[in-house]
Amino acid sequence: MSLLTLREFGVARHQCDVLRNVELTIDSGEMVGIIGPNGAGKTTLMRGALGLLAHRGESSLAAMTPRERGRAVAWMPQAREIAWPVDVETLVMLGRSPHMGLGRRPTKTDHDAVARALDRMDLTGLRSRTATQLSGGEQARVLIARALAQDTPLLMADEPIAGLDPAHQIATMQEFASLASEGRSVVVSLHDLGLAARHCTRLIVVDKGRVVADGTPVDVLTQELIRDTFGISAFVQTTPEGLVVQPMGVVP
Ligand SMILES: Nc1ncnc2c1ncn2[C@@H]1O[C@H](COP(=O)(O)OP(=O)(O)OP(=O)(O)O)[C@@H](O)[C@H]1O
Repeated sequence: MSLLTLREFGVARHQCDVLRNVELTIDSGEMVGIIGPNGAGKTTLMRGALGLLAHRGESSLAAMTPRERGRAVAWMPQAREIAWPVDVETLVMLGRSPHMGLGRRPTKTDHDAVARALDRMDLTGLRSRTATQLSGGEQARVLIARALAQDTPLLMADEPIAGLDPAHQIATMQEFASLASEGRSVVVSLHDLGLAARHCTRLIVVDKGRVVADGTPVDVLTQELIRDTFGISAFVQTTPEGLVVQPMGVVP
């Protein structure tokens, strides 16, 4: 089932095209990594697809009403600001808003979804702490949990694992992959090519406002593409454990 379709999709900022001619479909069960250098257009692609930026062409998500969209996709932006000093559980419960009528009290389904999201993000022990008093990485995990609690077919997140320690980076990517294996889809931008190679079923490479590659990590992450797109050399090898990619040096 298609969860997102973009057709002839583009975004201009100040009369300048920052994203052009994007054609893609995200189906259920996919764990998609969006990779590309700084300024390539990854955030623009996701925000545009969500209908948060003026765009050309079609996006199936942007065409929805806000209420439909809140049940179709959970969005975790790059900005990690938690504004209010509420406890972690209350903040994660905000993810349930699209499922709750105005002023309605949370049901058992809402509490269960929050408990599951807290558990998935290793936050059960922090559930009563004031969110603004947590470390940066802990706050990031709380915001991922809020998006998970939304319980949508599609989760989109802009650099969700930036700032997490290695164990929580791996655990979070594994959680995303397991959501995909349950039939949902996850679309995340990230800069860590090693984690992208290991945990994503599909990689979309954005460079200078265009999708320059789209396929499995093994097909996409060739030494040539890594050199041409990122300007680096890399160790790339398929092992019994999966694809291993280790950036090595900047190519002059
Ligand atoms: N508000 C804005 N006004 C004008 N140009 C913008 C604006 N926001 C982004 N851009 C430009 O659009 C291009 C794509 O930016 P975008 O944030 O999508 O890149 P990105 O791939 O997510 O980068 P990063 O890895 O640094 O987060 C960049 O050239 C950026 O300078």
